[in-house]
Amino acid sequence: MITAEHLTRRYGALTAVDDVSFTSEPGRVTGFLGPNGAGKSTVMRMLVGLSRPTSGVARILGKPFAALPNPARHVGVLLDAAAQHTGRTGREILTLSALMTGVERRRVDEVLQIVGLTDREAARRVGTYSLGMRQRLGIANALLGDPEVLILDEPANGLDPGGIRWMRDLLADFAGKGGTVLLSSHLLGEIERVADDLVIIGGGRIVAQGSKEQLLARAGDRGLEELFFELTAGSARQEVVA
Ligand SMILES: Nc1ncnc2c1ncn2[C@@H]1O[C@H](COP(=O)(O)OP(=O)(O)OP(=O)(O)O)[C@@H](O)[C@H]1O
Repeated sequence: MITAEHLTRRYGALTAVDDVSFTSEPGRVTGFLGPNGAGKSTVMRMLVGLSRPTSGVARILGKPFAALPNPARHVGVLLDAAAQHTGRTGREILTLSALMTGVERRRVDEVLQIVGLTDREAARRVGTYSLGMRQRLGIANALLGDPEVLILDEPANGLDPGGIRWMRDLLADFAGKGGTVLLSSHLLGEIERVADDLVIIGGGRIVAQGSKEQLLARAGDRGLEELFFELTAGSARQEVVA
């Protein structure tokens, strides 16, 4: 379970995130959707303690991230797949993470297999990886501690259609076993297929949230895409004017 309670984050005069509250439930995939610059990454960074809220509280499994004992055992995080150390091999990165978090070394092979990186690929330096391979490695890292919660920022970036389908199945399976998944995207189509619940953000504010069925019913004949554009259009204009 993830809860955001009245999260606000200001950068000088800019309110990047404005009074955001939502819950991401166990056993469900929550899609966090919004146009570029809407505030998704800022919210996710606050959830995992990388950015301090100006006000409000974020809790994972009932506690602030920093208060979780050995957080990597509870929460798998992928915020920026491109930010991985390019001079190390994929296997080295996972092995170091395993050492730091007290995870058994054999779990490295398990997660490599889960994300479909071969031994040869894992032995290559990350600097030679495509973005899709980096996403797979990032997801392997997130899964390493066998967590109950996954927080993934734009995990489908750089994945080909087969990769996107693979990830959809992985996340559905994770939630099917009782896990909590929060994933962000600015691509509605990608989220629509995998998410059970949706949180839509525009201009730093939540503009809609609910189960996919509820939002589909609200959209009616217009469809979810049209509803998404209607709900976030004002925030996009605000962004341009600002
Ligand atoms: N460290 C920072 N300093 C100043 N402004 C910031 C900082 N981080 C984010 N912002 C601003 O906060 C707003 C929200 O950015 P954020 O990265 O959270 O959006 P996003 O929804 O993740 O966008 P995208 O889909 O493009 O990744 C933007 O206007 C951005 O420029």
